[in-house]
Amino acid sequence: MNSIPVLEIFGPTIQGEGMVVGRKTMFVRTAGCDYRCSWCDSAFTWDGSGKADIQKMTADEIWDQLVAVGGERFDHVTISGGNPALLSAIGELVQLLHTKGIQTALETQGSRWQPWMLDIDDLTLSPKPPSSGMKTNFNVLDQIIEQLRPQNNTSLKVVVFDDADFEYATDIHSRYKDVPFFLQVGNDDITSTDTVALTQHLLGRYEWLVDKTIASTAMNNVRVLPQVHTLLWGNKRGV
Ligand SMILES: C[S@@+](CC[C@H](N)C(=O)[O-])C[C@H]1O[C@@H](n2cnc3c(N)ncnc32)[C@H](O)[C@@H]1O
Ligand SMILES: Nc1nc2[nH]cc(C(=O)O)c2c(=O)[nH]1
Ligand code: SF4
Ligand SMILES: [Mg+2]
Repeated sequence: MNSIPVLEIFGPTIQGEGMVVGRKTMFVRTAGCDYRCSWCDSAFTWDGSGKADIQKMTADEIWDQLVAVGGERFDHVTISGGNPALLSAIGELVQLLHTKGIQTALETQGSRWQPWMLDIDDLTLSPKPPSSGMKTNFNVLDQIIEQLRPQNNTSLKVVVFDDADFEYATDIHSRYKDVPFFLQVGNDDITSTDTVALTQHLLGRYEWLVDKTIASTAMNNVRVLPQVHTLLWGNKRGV
């Protein structure tokens, strides 16, 4: 079995974002990313600061750890990162989870294709807007969405910080009209430890994003969401 670089395994918690928001789930967070988003709330997966915590684990070892942490209190596992789509070995984990009767979700930015994406139950593609400093390769994203289209397992989620990001989100939604589309509030204070103040601030940002969506003629068949876990637990890790 091939090994997977794992940074954290936690839960059960709720999926705080996107297409299955509120779903009780475990998280497996992999190390390494091909992007370097300016506002990444999980930069410890790629900036070197979490290096000592990386464990190379087989799918079997990840399963054992999921059970050690979550017991029998879960039937859904979300694989995030970093970018899990850098890792071909995730395919073995997805297969194993399905043999155990566990549903799977994936968080990725849509920069890399893996065949095992076809087997994911709830797949979120989150292309990055201008504020991230990253540039979307639309050839790659077009191909990923084309291959996933028959599966009906995919949604798009764009994080928005400013007007230029909202325009980018509008472009993504109009390019892939048939893919369920989510707008997500950007957290612009990823170091705050004052959860009450942060929550107040992010609810204000949520209202701004809702107002922009209400006013837009291009954003009708969309859903607008905050990061629910951040409203509950602030910038705490492992929740
Ligand atoms: C940490 S990323 C890991 C998965 C993958 N690399 C990706 O970006 O989709 C998981 C989700 O968190 C979002 N995210 C990261 N930093 C954020 C922030 N400061 N505010 C809101 N969402 C953020 C990303 O856009 C992505 O949708
Ligand atoms: N509760 C919770 N929901 C999440 N949805 C996406 C997350 C991620 O970091 O990928 C995340 C996370 O870290 N925690
Ligand atoms: S793609 Fe995801 S994990 Fe990578 S830097 Fe951007 S938000 Fe962070
Ligand atoms: Mg997160």
